[in-house]
Amino acid sequence: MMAKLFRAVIMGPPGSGKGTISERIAQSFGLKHLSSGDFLRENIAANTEAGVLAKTYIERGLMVPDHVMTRLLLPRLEEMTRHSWLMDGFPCTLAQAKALNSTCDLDLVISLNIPYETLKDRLSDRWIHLASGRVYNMGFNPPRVQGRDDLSGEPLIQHDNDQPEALVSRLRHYKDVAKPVIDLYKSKGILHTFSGTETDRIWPYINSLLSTKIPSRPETDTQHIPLP
Ligand SMILES: Nc1nc2c(ncn2[C@@H]2O[C@H](COP(=O)(O)OP(=O)(O)OP(=O)(O)O)[C@@H](O)[C@H]2O)c(=O)[nH]1
Ligand SMILES: Nc1ncnc2c1ncn2[C@H]1C[C@H](O)[C@@H](COP(=O)(O)OP(=O)(O)O)O1
Repeated sequence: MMAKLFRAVIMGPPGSGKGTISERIAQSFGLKHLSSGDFLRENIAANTEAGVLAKTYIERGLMVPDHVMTRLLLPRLEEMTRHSWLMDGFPCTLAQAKALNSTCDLDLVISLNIPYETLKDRLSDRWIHLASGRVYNMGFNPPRVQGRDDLSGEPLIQHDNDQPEALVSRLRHYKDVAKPVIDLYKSKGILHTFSGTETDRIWPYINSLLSTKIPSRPETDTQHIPLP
């Protein structure tokens, strides 16, 4: 009999640690970590129609329109019939959440609730490897060589919109668009919210929640993760 797959979404404001926590979940539970930012970067690099369109928004620091995001992501999710996954960065808006809903049933949504001061400190200290999207923080997870990506050795950059001046409006925007999405998942009974200032302190709670839902062993390419 085919084992049931596990599908989860992680939400939170910019800098809340979605990427960092997703990596830990992927490693501990063998879920595939899917990221909207990675899908966008892949499509931009491959010059797909959606990628070319998305690029024009991202270059201007804008959110990519819902219809472009759903056209790009939903077919990829539909293909994932053999893997449990955790999606980071999608859905961002109610329209995206409704579109996702029509494609698959989510088992769980993690929402990160992190104070503004913490986000500001983290993001002003965030360094990014543009080509891969790998992130570093000079205090929390510094690169092995200062200013260089651990894998490629290429230079790291900082985003202007990670600086405090841009952060206030990004956070306001996140709150406005995320609220109805959070309400939707709350009403479905699948929302779990975690609050705190340090990823290392939040992680044990997420770990223990997921341990009740998924066995903690890595998934191989051909296995499904059965639910207990
Ligand atoms: N000081 C500190 N930095 C952290 C902690 N957790 C994550 N970070 C860093 O904070 C920054 C933001 O974390 P990400 O995992 O990129 O957050 P995100 O929610 O994916 O951010 P977006 O991609 O902008 O939506 C990165 O530079 C991380 O290395 C923490 O507990 N303490
Ligand atoms: N679900 C979504 N809807 C609309 N735009 C999105 C999106 N997910 C990502 N984007 C856009 C906004 C970002 O400028 C860009 C890169 O995504 P990211 O790597 O998650 O970015 P960042 O860490 O800069 O927030 O893509």
